Amino acid sequence: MSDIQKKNAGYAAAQYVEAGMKVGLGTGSTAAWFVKALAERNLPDLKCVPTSERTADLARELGLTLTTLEDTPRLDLTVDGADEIGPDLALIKGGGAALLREKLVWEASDRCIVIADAAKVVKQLGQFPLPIEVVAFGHKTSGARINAVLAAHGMGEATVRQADRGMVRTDGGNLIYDADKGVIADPVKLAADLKAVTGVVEHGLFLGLADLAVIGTDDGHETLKA
Ligand SMILES: O=C(CO)[C@H](O)[C@H](O)COP(=O)(O)O
Repeated sequence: MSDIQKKNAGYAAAQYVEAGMKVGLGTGSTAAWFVKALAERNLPDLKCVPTSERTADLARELGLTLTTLEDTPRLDLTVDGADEIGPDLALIKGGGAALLREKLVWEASDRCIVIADAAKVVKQLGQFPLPIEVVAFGHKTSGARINAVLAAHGMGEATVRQADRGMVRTDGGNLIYDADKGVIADPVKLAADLKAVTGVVEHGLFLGLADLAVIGTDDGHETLKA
């Protein structure tokens, strides 16, 4: 993990934003650099939809104009971080527990740019534990079903994410299960199988959504196209 690379990616991605755009703001330390760089550009008539309360607080503090998907259902561009970037820009996201709002915002966007430090680029997804957002009601039952799906994909068990004060809650009040790391041989099938479990709200596989990756380097950035 390199903060300078994250910063370079965030600042480079801010150059893709034009005046008057409706922009989705991602969540995480890399996305925070983008939010900062975007605010510094001071472009007129921007409207931004944040993907988490954390990002909303930061954007507000920096003077960006915020809106919601309810008021602005289509966005021109979303820029967000990722935990892993695999072949064809298939992603694992959700390390910051914002995956549901992130996916809603990504899917509402005409174009999505993923930004990351170079260590996030991998040949095969799965070394980062896949986050799965689950409704709290009956979550142990849902968790058992999730684990049956993961076992069928040759993966280890998922466990509920804990913080100092107990189970992590997302902005929507849900829980996060993190799959044990392992090779994700068939991301498309795994995504469908997880989505079929009642109680699973969303998973962190972002497939076919990223149009471009901006990867920070120590002295600039590189781009990868989908
Ligand atoms: O998906 C995310 C939050 O849910 C983040 O974008 C992801 O965890 C990357 O975070 P960072 O930029 O801090 O490494």
